[in-house]
Amino acid sequence: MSRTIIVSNRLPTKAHRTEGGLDFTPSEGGLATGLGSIYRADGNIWIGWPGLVVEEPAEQQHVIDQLQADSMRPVFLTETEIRDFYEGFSNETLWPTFHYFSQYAVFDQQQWEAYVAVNEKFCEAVLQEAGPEDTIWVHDYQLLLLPEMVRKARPDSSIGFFLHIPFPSHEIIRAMPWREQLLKGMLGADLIGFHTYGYMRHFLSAVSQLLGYSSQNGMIEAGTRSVLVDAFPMGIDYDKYAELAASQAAIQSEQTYREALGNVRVILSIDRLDYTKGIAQRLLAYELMLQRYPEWREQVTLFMLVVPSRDQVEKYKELKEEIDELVGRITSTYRTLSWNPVQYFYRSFPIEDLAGLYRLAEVALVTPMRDGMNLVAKEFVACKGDRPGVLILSERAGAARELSDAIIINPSDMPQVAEAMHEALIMPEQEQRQRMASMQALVQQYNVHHWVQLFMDRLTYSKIKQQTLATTKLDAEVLHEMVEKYRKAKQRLLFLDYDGTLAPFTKNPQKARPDEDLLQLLRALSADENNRVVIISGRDRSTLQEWLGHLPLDFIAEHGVWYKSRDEEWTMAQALRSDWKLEIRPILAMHVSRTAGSFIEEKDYSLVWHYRRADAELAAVRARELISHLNFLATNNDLQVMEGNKVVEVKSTGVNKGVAAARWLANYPEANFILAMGDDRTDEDTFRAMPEDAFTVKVGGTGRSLALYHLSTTNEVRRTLRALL
Ligand SMILES: O=P(O)(O)OC[C@H]1O[C@H](O[C@H]2O[C@H](CO)[C@@H](O)[C@H](O)[C@H]2O)[C@H](O)[C@@H](O)[C@@H]1O
Ligand SMILES: O=c1ccn([C@@H]2O[C@H](COP(=O)(O)OP(=O)(O)O)[C@@H](O)[C@H]2O)c(=O)[nH]1
Ligand SMILES: [Mg+2]
Repeated sequence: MSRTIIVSNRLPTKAHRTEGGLDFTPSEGGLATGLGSIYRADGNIWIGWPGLVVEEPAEQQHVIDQLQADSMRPVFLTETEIRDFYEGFSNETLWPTFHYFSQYAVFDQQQWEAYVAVNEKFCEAVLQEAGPEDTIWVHDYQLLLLPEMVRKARPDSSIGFFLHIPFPSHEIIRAMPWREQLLKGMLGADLIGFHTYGYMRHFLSAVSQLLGYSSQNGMIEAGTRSVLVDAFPMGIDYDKYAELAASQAAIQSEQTYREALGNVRVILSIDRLDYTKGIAQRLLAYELMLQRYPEWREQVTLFMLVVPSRDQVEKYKELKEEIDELVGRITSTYRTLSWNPVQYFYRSFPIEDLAGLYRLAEVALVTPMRDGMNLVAKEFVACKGDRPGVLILSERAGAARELSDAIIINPSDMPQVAEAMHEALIMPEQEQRQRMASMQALVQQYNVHHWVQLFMDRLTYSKIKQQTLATTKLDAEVLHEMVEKYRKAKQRLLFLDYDGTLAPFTKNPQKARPDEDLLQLLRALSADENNRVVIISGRDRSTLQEWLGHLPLDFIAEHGVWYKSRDEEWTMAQALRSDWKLEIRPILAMHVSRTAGSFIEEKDYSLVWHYRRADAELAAVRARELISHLNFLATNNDLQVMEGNKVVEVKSTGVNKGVAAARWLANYPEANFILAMGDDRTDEDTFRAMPEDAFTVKVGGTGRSLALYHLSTTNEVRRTLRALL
């Protein structure tokens, strides 16, 4: 049976040293709490670090035994590894960078090397545990290199990767050394998931601009593999929290807090100690609220739970001091003998107490500067049951993309946050209930089970998609079958692309004239009265006319703008506009001036930027920039941006070789031998339009295509066509 092997830096259980030996408790943090309750099914296991340095072999064995009983497999990290891999590269380089705190990021070669080495250590553990049938699901930023490492050892395995933190703009990513290695590490997976479409878009543009890989519908062409990317906003175990909140333990805990706090309104704040969570800014906003609305003094308290986290990292130590100071200042300024403006706890609470607090609080204040998702917001909603309550949520938490019935704020706008607190405290109960109910419906439906299911379904889809893109070599056996079918057929259609298929590429496209050998071949093919030979090309019609017009061929030019039947004149398939050229031409011209050797080709209804002659590396980057710029303009102008072999082409939507080929096919319902050959992206549209029994042949490249077969060179194409004669 196939299992899922979950791999993350931290296990959902952590070991502690106590006087009596080792103790085991649940881990904090969204990844562990979110997935912790469901991975155990179906023989799945979880591989990760147990949160403590354990070096003594007997003690390690004890940890292994304890965790094994709960389907976990520990990876032990040494003190040095914790310093350089966990506190170092993971939390002083990647964490700040990915959360837009680049000014905090440390770039240290030794830490990078530790990161590589620990990822390898995890890889060994995975290879020991996972069988060939198992699905491997890697989690989060501490293990960005792991998918590629596992892929190298197990090329066919099914590997998913999910990033729990934001993926920032490529401008931020490009500032990092090792950026290519990190991106390629992730691309070892078959599916890469993010919490939001925003993060996903950033990833696609980073991969495009930094590695030169293009994508379509979330499928990245990463060298010889394709990798699917998608957004999966993580949910929580809704029923677990709802039930917990209704339990005696939670009700009891709520009562205890209520009695201790007296009759004040409670604003709740829960996070790990982290500068991304905006804890200090939140305190300042609360202070501002008390200044602006003195009527709330002695009427409200901020119940602030800060869970210790990464406390050996310098920036976290500094933050702890800052928070202590702020709490001290606010308390000493505003407190009275019977009232505390802030109830501040620096420790972690058992889950029943958290549920009690979620029940108790009138307002939850979740105001991170950046947060991948933020599960606390969702837990608050799930625990509220049919009682009122208001969520104030930062627009920079992933959760804000879903919880639009919260009061959404900009966490840097202190006055806005202060006003939001006031607004929440005076919000009519009816409105609170309405907003809460609609958020509950969402959090309940998109729960963590749903999340896992969606991810796994997409992983399966990615595998299937990869299969359909695999082609087989057009070898002697296939050729034999092809020739047989050709001989028997009475009506044959041959769709032949020109550049890269019939003729090899030249530095200057005007030099790719057909040679005598090719002309002879086409003459012979079209001489057979059972054949219609269609040159289906992106080239302009006058060039095709000049080079091949004297032969009895059919033509589809400019990817389908123009048609010509053997004995007829050129006609246009549909009315098109070209006035958009005025706007687009200067953009291409600017790219020409920035990229030596590139040039513009102008056709009747399209503009093309050619970069074959430019410096390959520079041009690849420029091409990505141009595509992203053009795509931005294209949608509003009914234009499409097509990528060919070392060309970027802009033309009207609705024009492509697939539409053109389909139109042609409709004219020949009797055709019983159909062949389509092509080499680039635009030929994929032709392949897609072909009936199932057609011979479709991709020429060159990695051989990955919608076509059934592949050939390597234009010479092989000609040899194949000659074999038919
Ligand atoms: O393992 P730690 O260093 O103690 O840190 C705890 C975890 O924090 C991060 O959680 C993230 O995942 C949540 C669920 O997807 C998400 O809601 C939140 O926004 C993220 O910050 C981190 O990503 C985990 O790897 C850590 O284990
Ligand atoms: O004392 C505590 C306080 C919080 N949490 C949990 O820690 C998680 C925090 O996840 P979130 O996604 O909000 O942020 P992260 O810490 O992962 O960045 C939530 O499930 C909380 O219930 C916990 O286990 N113990
Ligand atoms: Mg071509």
